[in-house]
Amino acid sequence: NDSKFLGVCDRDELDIIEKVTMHVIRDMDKYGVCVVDEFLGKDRGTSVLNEVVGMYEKGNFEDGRLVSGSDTADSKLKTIRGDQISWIDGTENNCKNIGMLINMVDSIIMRANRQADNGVMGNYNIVGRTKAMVACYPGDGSHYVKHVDNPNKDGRCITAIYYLNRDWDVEEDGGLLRIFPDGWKDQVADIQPLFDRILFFWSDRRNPHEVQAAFRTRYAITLWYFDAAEREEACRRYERERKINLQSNGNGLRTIVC
Ligand SMILES: COc1ccc2cc(-c3cnc(C(=O)NCC(=O)O)c(O)c3)ccc2c1
Ligand SMILES: [Mn+2]
Repeated sequence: NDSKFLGVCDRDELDIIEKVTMHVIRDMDKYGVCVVDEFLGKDRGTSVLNEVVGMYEKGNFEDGRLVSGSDTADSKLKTIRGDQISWIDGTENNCKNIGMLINMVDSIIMRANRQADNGVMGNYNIVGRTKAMVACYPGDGSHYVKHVDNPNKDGRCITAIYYLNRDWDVEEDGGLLRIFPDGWKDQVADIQPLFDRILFFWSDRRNPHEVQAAFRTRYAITLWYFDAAEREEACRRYERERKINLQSNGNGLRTIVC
């Protein structure tokens, strides 16, 4: 699901990008977590929400899978994560506004990476990302147990999540994202999945997090940004393991020496 940046924003989008970039640089260096509310504004936010609901109602989503990709028995899978997902790159039909959102987040991350010359944000070299993962927790108590997005250096350095849930009331609807940032001692970051809110956090072991049970349909769009060096090493490691597996499967292939 690796994807490339698309580009092209208009005037008021640029104003949003400049404002949020400063916020991201400051908060990611200080906390490793950054929350921005009223990111796109009501109209643009609503147009993104309408496209996501449209996709979901067309049935384009599949059950979220475990990283191993194994077809775990449905019951076990549901006890670990209950989201339904769809991967898109923003150029599909009826995804124009999702594409605009992706462009803006790309611009923010690229600028923050360039402008934060010496901070933690500056130490990465962010040149790519995954496709956008549009996720829906159906609201039947679906949740996601405490986990780390990138525990084993797969290249992902920043998680960006855009929430789309109008009038969300955590007391009634649940669905709280709780992050347990290391270095925050016994404090946690409780993030409500509010409409037009965007969240950034380091994807690695610095930020274990969980999605608590949701009792109302809960939509989010997630992008993971790659650090070039870590991603390159992860792909090399994956290729080496694939060849070793091929050899150990004894399927008669020539021995390939890496
Ligand atoms: C092998 O294929 C796949 C495909 C999709 C995958 C999606 C996730 C994932 C990770 N984190 C969250 C999360 O933390 N959401 C926080 C929130 O919604 O507030 C989430 O919803 C989903 C993990 C592994 C995957 C593997
Ligand atoms: Mn996660």
